[in-house]
Amino acid sequence: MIARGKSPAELGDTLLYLDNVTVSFDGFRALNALSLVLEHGEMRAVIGPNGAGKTTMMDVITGKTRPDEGEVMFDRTVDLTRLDEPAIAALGIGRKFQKPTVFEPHSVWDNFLLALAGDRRPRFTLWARETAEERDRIEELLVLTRLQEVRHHRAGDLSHGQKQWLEIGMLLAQDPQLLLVDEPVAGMTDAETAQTAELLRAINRTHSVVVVEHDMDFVRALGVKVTVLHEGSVLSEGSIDHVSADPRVVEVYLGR
Ligand SMILES: Nc1ncnc2c1ncn2[C@@H]1O[C@H](COP(=O)(O)OP(=O)(O)OP(=O)(O)O)[C@@H](O)[C@H]1O
Repeated sequence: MIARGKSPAELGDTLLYLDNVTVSFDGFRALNALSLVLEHGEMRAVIGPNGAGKTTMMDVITGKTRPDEGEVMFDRTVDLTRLDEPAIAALGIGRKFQKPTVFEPHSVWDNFLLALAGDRRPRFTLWARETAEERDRIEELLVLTRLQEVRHHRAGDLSHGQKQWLEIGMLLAQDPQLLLVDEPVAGMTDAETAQTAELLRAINRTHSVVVVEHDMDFVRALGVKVTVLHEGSVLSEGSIDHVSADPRVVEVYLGR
């Protein structure tokens, strides 16, 4: 079955689609016939009340959870339900979890270097000099994440917001086609939240992104299409103004 009745030709620009995906835990449907289509180059914001299925959706895309039913296709031809987590990561789907997990004893620079090496374990890489190409790439990442001033600081000494930007930059170092970002602004100040929206918009110039978030000011600042999940299905989809005005969204989410 093809997502939302689209023919394969119409899926030409589709990077990811979930069609009729159901995930049950002991009979409880965390995802219930969920369908979602993401275009190449798109950034999508996913919102919804606690328990709506947002994390489960990310788990299905990354291969952590297998759907009971439905299709999950990447780049039109790759059936993600047949692959395990490392294979999906190797395809170019990178995930940033809510809590930052940087190498705290190492500098910001070395964290980027380790990420570029594609190896998340500190190892001999740090004893070897980086190549000129790696240096250029790290400089770019420092500018993008606004961490130039703290390049030599221990990652463990960064603010919460800076740690999140570092980890997003580390994910980018591996140049994924699609970035999945889970609640990036939880615990951030308003200024950090605004900067994170700018960072994701900059990243979206060259990468596709799915971002799950509860912070509506942040979602508004992203300025992208929003999908509202509720009880494992899409309740509403469209611009932030469209979904905010949808009485069903107000009832189950915004009006709480
Ligand atoms: N491994 C599991 N075993 C049993 N139930 C689960 C499991 N994972 C998720 N659930 C249930 O599935 C439902 C959807 O959970 P999920 O974490 O996907 O929601 P969410 O939208 O991410 O919520 P939140 O905003 O709180 O993170 C919840 O009711 C949750 O309790």
